[in-house]
Amino acid sequence: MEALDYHAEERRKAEFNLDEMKIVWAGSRRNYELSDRVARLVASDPVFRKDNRTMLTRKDLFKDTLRKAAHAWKRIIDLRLSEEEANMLRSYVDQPAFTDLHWGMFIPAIKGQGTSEQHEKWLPMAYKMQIIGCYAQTELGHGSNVQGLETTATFDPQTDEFDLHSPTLTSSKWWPGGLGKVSTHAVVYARLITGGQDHGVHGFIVQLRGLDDHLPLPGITVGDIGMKFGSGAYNSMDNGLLRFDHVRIPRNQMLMRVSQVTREGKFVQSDVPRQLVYGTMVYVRQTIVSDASCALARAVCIATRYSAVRRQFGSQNGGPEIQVIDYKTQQSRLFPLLASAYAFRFVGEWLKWLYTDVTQRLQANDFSTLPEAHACTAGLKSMTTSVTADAIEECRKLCGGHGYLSNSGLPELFAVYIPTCTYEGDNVVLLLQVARFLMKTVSQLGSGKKPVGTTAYMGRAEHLMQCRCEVEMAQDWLKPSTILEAFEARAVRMSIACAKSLGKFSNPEDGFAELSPDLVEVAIAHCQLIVVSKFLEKLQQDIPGKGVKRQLEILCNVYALHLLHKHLGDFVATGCITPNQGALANEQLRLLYAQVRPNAIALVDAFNYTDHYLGSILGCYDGNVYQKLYQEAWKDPLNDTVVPDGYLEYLRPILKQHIRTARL
Ligand SMILES: CCCCCCCCCCCCCCCCC/C=C/C(=O)SCCNC(=O)CCNC(=O)[C@H](O)C(C)(C)COP(=O)(O)OP(=O)(O)OC[C@H]1O[C@@H](n2cnc3c(N)ncnc32)[C@H](O)[C@@H]1OP(=O)(O)O
Ligand SMILES: Cc1cc2nc3c(=O)[nH]c(=O)nc-3n(C[C@H](O)[C@H](O)[C@H](O)COP(=O)(O)OP(=O)(O)OC[C@H]3O[C@@H](n4cnc5c(N)ncnc54)[C@H](O)[C@@H]3O)c2cc1C
Repeated sequence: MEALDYHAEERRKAEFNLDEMKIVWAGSRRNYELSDRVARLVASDPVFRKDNRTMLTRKDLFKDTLRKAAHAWKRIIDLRLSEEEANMLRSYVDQPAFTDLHWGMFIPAIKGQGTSEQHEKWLPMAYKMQIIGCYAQTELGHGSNVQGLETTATFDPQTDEFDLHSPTLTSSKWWPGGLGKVSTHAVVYARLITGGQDHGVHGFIVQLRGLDDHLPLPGITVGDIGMKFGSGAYNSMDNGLLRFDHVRIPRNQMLMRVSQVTREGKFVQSDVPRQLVYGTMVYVRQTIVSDASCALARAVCIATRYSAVRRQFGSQNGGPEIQVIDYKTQQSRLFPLLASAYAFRFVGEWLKWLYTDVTQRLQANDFSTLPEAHACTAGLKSMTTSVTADAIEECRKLCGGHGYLSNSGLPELFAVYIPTCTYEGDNVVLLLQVARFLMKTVSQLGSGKKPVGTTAYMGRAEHLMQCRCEVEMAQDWLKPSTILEAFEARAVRMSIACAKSLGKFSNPEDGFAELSPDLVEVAIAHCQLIVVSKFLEKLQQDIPGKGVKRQLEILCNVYALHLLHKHLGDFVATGCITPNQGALANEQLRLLYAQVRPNAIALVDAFNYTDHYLGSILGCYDGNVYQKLYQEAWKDPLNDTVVPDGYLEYLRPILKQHIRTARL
């Protein structure tokens, strides 16, 4: 007998070819097929079960993580999975683990900052997981201010070694994932000191634990920093603390692509910019943008499917009540998030291209695009994670009371996701980096240096400063050039206004500090423009499949116009549009929501998430929400007994006392 599909009617309403949309979402047919196969592999494996995760104690959760990581590694070896498939498998296992840092930061740090000899020595061991590494940069006293780190690595020419030391309490390494209980090695960031001179922060490969007994090596104190936000969630990760008491490592364990220390202790700075020491962060920030689209898509998939099942009010003549997805308020909260998931997917694709391009240039000693790559990764990481974190919480509210249940999947998704706003760079700190880059670009406008890449629009500042939006009717807002020009004009006008205000300060740094809240807004406007423009560029491509391109055009317009509506103050205050044109944009937005509505379920089906990965009763594919909620409630350990533990000690005496009091 065929299983019931509560969404069948919704699925029939779709006006586009779902299979083709799945391919667009995955990036290519090949990606789709790989990802689909790996997702099913994980979903069907009982070791990767995760429905009881939030009930586990920290110790049990951690052991479960080790078990899953070991099993994943076995599957990767047995099935001879490629690096790409292995990464997919780990992400579908969906449990933060030391392996994220080993593959995601330790190996990339060695690859990006090590010499070819260092690659030859360390990478084969790391690829085979004969050593496991983490990325130990942040300290108790400093995270954002990397130049303020205190751990020292002092060169001793007598022994040809570095002496690693934690001189203060605040110099203790604090937060690195995988450090607390697992890593045998770390790339440690410390101040390099030679001949009494401080050369700033550099990376060093340091062994932390014995490869036979896993005990900390002499001079090393290491442990876990304790429970974090939420149940389950990021508590599967052993974020750690680490102190060095004059630990000795050989000279060749300093990562020496950017600078070198010779046998005599001479510090040599190569032609490579020192910012390359920060290269791993650029790499990870880029991956975080793609991950944001996945997390957002996941929350939106849950909220959309549940909104189509849930009914409240409006029954007529005993008929069914209204599906909550049909309420305009629900649509105006949900559909922009759906559109944002697609928007972040496409900007993530583009950012991956940008990162690959900058990496190839760096290999050829062309460092010209590094500042832009830094600004784009920093800004987009910041913008997409902040939006996604807020969106997950909004999706929880969109699911009403049931969204607050752990088995909706949303509380844990929120708890696991929100630190992305902090790690790999606090989002405000990163936006200020973007603002610096923009202010520098504006200051060079008169110099004849033509802005390129994502700031090319600033080269048309003269036009953008005085252009007038030509929208007269709501449908005029559907013209891509109209949308793009409005976003460009707003970004350039906000940038130039801030640059002018900065010019009033005698000390530019004082001005930057004073105006930093405005500068953050400027950076956000610029990042929103990037996302809108990359979505529009995507639509220039040949996109096959009945109705697929049309749906993407609708989503792109929803994305742009909801931002315009949300930031109307900026657009009107800078004179880019009139209040009436703002009202027309809102009118058009309502019409667009009506066009999204029949396609909503199919648009989230296109993410191709398995029920295992979604981990949500409210978001399950068949929509059989109530029966599953009811069954699940009985599985809670509190329901193992009819009368709860503690009744005799604590409840009964109160109840009896109540009876005695009543009798008095
Ligand atoms: C091999 C296979 C791989 C498989 C992959 C496996 C898949 C796994 C997926 C990946 C999963 C990853 C795991 C996710 C878990 C992450 C856990 C978290 C980890 C961490 O948090 S690590 C620690 C991160 N820390 C930070 O981000 C600190 C933030 N602070 C900074 O970045 C900097 O200090 C700063 C940018 C805020 C300021 O730096 P500083 O004071 O030194 O610099 P200035 O302001 O003076 O700027 C000097 C100039 O340098 C430029 N700059 C700064 N940063 C960079 C950079 N990164 N790149 C290029 N250029 C940079 C500035 O713009 C300045 O330029 P100017 O021209 O002089 O103005
Ligand atoms: C779950 C998790 C995992 C992590 N994993 C790792 C890891 O594997 N390896 C590692 O090395 N680190 C790791 N970290 C550390 C992380 O990178 C830092 O916490 C992060 O970079 C933020 O730095 P901070 O904690 O010093 O924040 P702070 O800089 O102290 O931020 C506190 C507040 O000050 C504000 N602020 C700071 N500077 C400025 C400024 N210049 N202007 C305006 N406002 C400012 C911030 O916006 C924020 O509101 C992890 C952190 C978390 C939460």
